[in-house]
Amino acid sequence: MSDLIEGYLGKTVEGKKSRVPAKLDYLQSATGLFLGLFMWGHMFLVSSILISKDFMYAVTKFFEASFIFDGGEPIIVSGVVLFVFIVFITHAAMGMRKLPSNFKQYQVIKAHAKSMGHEDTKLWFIQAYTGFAMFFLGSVHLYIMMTNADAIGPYASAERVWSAWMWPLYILLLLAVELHGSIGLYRLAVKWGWFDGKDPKATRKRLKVWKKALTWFFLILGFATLAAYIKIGYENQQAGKIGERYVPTAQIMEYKINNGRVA
Ligand code: HEM
Ligand code: HEM
Repeated sequence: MSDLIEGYLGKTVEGKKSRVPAKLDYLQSATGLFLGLFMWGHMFLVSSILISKDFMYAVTKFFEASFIFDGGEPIIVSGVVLFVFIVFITHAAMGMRKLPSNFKQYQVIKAHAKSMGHEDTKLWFIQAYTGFAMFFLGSVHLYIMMTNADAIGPYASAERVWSAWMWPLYILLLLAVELHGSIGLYRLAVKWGWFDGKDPKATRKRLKVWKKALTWFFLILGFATLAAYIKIGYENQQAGKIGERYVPTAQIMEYKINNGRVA
């Protein structure tokens, strides 16, 4: 009954307002924090290809728990992606509450931002645009990872990036997620006063420097990684090696030794 009255009047009979919006904000921050930190790990893991194909192969097999199951179990990766996907959808649902839903609202926010002339308000716009873009870009990537977890590896990933045309999507997703994630983490630190210390103004300045540095670092790492997959994908396509899976050097050596080809 009290829900019904608040629904009509915006307040309960006791004159109180629901605490649900505050809880939803908290959920948004928690899911944002999880995703932001997850992405740091993700970018390092995916960039293992920059060290070598063998190293990327080893990382892939590690996440398939090959130390327990012989040859690895990709279903474990599918399960992890499903979990991340659920967090992603929850965060996006919470984010939707902040996006303007018609032109009038957009106009009001825009005019407000202009009159404030504050840089952090401009950052919010970037978060809204990049968040919107990720509804589509992020969902495509996560769904493919979840259903094709057995096709992650030095050759299979490169083939998807180049021959299966994922590279244009990855360029856009990389830009969106790096801008959105760094701004988001910066906003979280400011909102919850994590590193405030004695002089919050000086801290905010320092946090901004960190935000900028992290954005550039992960963008450069991401583009270098993407270039490495594109190169392998292109070379394999030219060599007619579509569908071929990478065989690690150690396995080739073992085969050669067992067949007496190496003394
Ligand atoms: C469909 C995808 C997404 C949408 C629609 C979305 C939307 C939003 C919006 C609108 C905000 C601003 C909230 C506010 O002003 O209070 C936000 C905050 C945030 N987002 Fe996202 N986001 C998405 C995906 C992601 C991803 C993949 C990451 C990981 C890097 C991420 C990390 C963050 C962080 C750390 C915050 C700050 C949380 C806060 O201020 O409470 N988001 N998101
Ligand atoms: C558990 C979840 C995830 C897994 C297992 C995963 C796995 C991968 C893999 C294996 C690649 C290499 C290319 C390929 O094989 O197609 C990749 C690339 C990429 N992923 Fe994810 N991913 C996950 C979640 C996410 C999320 C949530 C985002 C952002 C919203 C994201 C953004 C990207 C981007 C931008 C690339 C391009 C590579 C680069 O620029 O460095 N991924 N991911």
